[in-house]
Amino acid sequence: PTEMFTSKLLTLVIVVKPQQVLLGLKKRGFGVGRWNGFGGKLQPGESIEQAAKRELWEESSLTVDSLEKIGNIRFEFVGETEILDVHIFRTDHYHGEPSESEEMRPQWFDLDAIPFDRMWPDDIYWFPLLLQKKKFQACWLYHRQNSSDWFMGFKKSG
Ligand SMILES: Nc1nc(SCCc2ccccc2)c2[nH]cnc2n1
Repeated sequence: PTEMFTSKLLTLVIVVKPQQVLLGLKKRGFGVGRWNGFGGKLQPGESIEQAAKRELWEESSLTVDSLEKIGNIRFEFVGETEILDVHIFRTDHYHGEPSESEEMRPQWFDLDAIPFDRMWPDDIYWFPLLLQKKKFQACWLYHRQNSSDWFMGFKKSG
């Protein structure tokens, strides 16, 4: 029954240039060792967008004027009672130069060289939609299988 489940809001910001996307190598914590956008949890009293901007700044030292809300992923791990509700934003306008933080090592990737094999495995299903500025929703059920998580689920675009 769903009342057994709690949900945790997370943010994720993907910074895009005409031919490249900015990803960070997660150096510790949740998703360590994977390339990802910048994000994390909300602090009390913060809106989702404020949290997204704060996390982007803390992890990459970039600031943005505006973020475009483009997607939502909900995922859970088999056997765990917390649903992770990731609000995904895209931005094409930012200020500053990306710099390494304790959390993340930022790097620009050409759009035809996105390191999907070193990212969350479901990203390959929705990154193309993000790059085409299409909105999407997805739900994933992850199975912790030692190092290689495997997952099932579905994505809805539009
Ligand atoms: N790209 C991506 N990210 C996440 S969690 C993102 C939220 C987060 C949490 C902590 C630090 C940074 C970012 C995913 N979960 C399932 N597929 C996924 N794909």
